[in-house]
Amino acid sequence: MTTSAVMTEAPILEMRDVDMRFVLGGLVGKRTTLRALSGISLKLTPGRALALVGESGSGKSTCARMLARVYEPAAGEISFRGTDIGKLSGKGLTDYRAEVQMIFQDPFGSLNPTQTIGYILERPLRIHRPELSGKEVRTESEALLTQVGLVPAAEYLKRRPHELSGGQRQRVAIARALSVNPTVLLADEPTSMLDVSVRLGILNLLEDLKRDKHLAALYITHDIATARYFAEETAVMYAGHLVEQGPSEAITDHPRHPYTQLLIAAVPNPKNKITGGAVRRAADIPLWTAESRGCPFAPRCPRATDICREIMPDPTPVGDSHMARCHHL
Ligand SMILES: Nc1ncnc2c1ncn2[C@@H]1O[C@H](COP(=O)(O)OP(=O)(O)OP(=O)(O)O)[C@@H](O)[C@H]1O
Repeated sequence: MTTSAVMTEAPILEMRDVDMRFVLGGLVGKRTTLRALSGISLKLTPGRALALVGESGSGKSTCARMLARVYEPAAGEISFRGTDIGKLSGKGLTDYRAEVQMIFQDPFGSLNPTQTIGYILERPLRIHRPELSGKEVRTESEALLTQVGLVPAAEYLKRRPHELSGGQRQRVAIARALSVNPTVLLADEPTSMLDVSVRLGILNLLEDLKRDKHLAALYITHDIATARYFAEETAVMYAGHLVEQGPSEAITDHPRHPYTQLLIAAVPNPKNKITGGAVRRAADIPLWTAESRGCPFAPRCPRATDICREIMPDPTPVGDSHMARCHHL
C-alpha cells in the first residue's frame, strides 16, 4: 500500500476532544476532581497501529477504557464508523463490544483458572456465532489456537491456564479476542508481565494479525522503543494530555517535546553503561485538577519558563503529520 493510500484510509474509531474526570476523596478527606484526560483526540485506522506511550498514571488505560465504553466522556465524542458510541444500545452495543476487543497486561488474571482453554474459546463463539454447530465450534477453536501459534491445537484445548506459560496464556487471550471477529484491538501493555524472551513473539503475532486481518490497533506501552517496532504512529501522553503525536519513526528519531526526549533518553542502550536513569518515578506526574493550569510537564522540564506555568500550548506542526505541544520547540 502506498503512503498516500494509507493516509487517506478512513479511521474506524475516533476520539475527538475527549475529557475524563474522576472524583477523588470524599467522606473525611477533601474531594478533588482529577482531570484524567484533557482534550484527547486519537484515530484508529484499519491495518495500522497507534502506540500510546507514557509513564504510569498518564491516562493511557483510561483512554482504552473509554474506547471500550467502560466510561462515558465528560466532554468530547467517541465515534465508531461515524456513529457516537454513547448513543449505542441493544444489538448495536453488543456488536460494538464484539468489534472492539481488549487484551490486558495480565493474561493469567484475564483467564478463568477453572476453565479449560477449549471452554474459554467456545463460550464467545457460541454467544456471538450461534449459527455454528458443536463440531464447527471445535474446528473454529482449533483454527484460532493455530492462528496464535499454539499447536497442536487439540492438545491445548484440554489444558487449563495454569498449565501454560505466561506467553502461551497471552496467546490464548488473543485467540479469545479474535474469536468474535473484531475490527479493533485495544492492547493494554500486552507484554509487560511476560518474560523478556517471549515479548517479541507476542508483538510479532500482533503485527501479523494487524496486517493479515486488517485490524486497527491501539498499543499501550511504557516502552517507546517497542512502540516504533509495532506501531506506525505514536502518541505521547503526560498527565492526561497528548504532548506529541506523529509517525513512530519521526517521534523516536527526532523527538521534539522535552518529555518525549526524556523517554527516548531513558531507553536502555547496550552501547551506554548507564541506562534507563533519566525517567523518574511516576509520583512526579502531577495530579491534574480543576485548578491546574499551564503545561503539566513544566515542573520537570529543563526548558520551562513563566508562560509554561500559565498556558498549555496548542498543537504545533513540527513535521509531516507530526505535532508537539511546547512553547519552546
Ligand atoms: N476509576 C478510577 N477512579 C479514580 N481515579 C482513577 C481511576 N482510573 C484511573 N484513575 C486515575 O487516572 C489517572 C490515569 O490513570 P491510568 O490508569 O489511565 O494511567 P496509565 O497511564 O494507564 O497508567 P498505568 O501505566 O499505570 O496503567 C491516574 O492518576 C489514576 O490514578
